[in-house]
Amino acid sequence: GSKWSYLGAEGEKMWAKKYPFCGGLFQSPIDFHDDILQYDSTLLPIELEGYNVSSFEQFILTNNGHSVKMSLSPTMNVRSLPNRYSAAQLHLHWGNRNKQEGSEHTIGGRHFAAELHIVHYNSDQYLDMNSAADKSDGLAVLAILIEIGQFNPSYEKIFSHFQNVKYKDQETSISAFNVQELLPDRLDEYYRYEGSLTTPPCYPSVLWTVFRKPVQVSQEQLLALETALYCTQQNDPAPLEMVNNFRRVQEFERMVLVSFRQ
Ligand SMILES: NS(=O)(=O)c1cc(-c2ccccc2)cc(-c2ccccc2)c1
Ligand SMILES: [Zn+2]
Repeated sequence: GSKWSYLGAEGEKMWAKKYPFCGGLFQSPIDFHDDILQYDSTLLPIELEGYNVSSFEQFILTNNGHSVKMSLSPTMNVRSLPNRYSAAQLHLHWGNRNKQEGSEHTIGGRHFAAELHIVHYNSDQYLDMNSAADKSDGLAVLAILIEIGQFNPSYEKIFSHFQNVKYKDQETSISAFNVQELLPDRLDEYYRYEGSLTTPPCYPSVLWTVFRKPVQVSQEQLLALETALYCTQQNDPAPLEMVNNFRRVQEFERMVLVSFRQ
C-alpha cells in the first residue's frame, strides 16, 4: 500500500520524506523549452516490435488508486534503443473537468490535456520490471501527449471500460489490441533525456522518449477520464475522485536531445 498522493499532507512536496530519490537528481517530468534542446542526428526512429498482439489475448485494466494501468504483453518491445526493452504496462495522467491540463511533461511551459506512458523494462539485463525499476538503465518510457480534438476509437478501447474499474483495486480484462494505435504517426520526432519515475519511489532509472506530436481524443472522452475514476475503494465512506494525478515539472540543468530540427 503505497502511502503517497497528489494532494495535501502526502502530496508531492512531502514525497522525499518517505521516498528519498524524489528529492534527488534526474527527476521527471520536465519542461521542454528552446534553450535546453539540442538536435542529435543519431536519434533513430522508434521501432516497435510485437505490438500487433492477437485479439485472442487479453490485457488487464486495473485501478491502482493513483492511475488506471493496463498490463501489456512482454512480447511487445522497443528496438532502436541501447538495449531491448520489453513492455510492462501503460497508464495515464490527467487534470480535472475544470482544468483540462494534466500532462506531466510540458512544451514551452504549456500543459497538454493528459499524457499516456508506456513503460518498458530492459529485458536484456533484467529478469522482470521490478528488478529493473531501480537500475539506471532499467526502464524506458514512451510518453504520448494528449490534446482535445477528434474522437479517438483506439483510446476508446481503454476508456469504454472505465465503469468496471471505478474504484481502487478493481480490475477488468479487455481484448488485446495493437497499442501502436495509441501513438502519433511520427515515431521519428521525439524529445530524449535521462530522468526518473514521476511517482514514488522516483527512481532515476528512466530513459524518456516524449513524442513531439500530440494525439487527439474528444472532449467527451477526456471528460470520461476526468470523472469516471476514484482513488478510494468502493466501500470507502469518503470517496476521493482520481483527478490531477500529474507531478509538477522539476528543475533541470541539463540538455534534452531532440531527433528533429525545429
Ligand atoms: N509515471 S511513470 O511512467 O514514471 C511510472 C512508472 C511505473 C512503473 C511501472 C512498471 C515498472 C516500473 C515502474 C509505475 C508508475 C505508477 C503510477 C501510478 C501508481 C503507481 C506507480 C508510474
Ligand atoms: Zn506515468
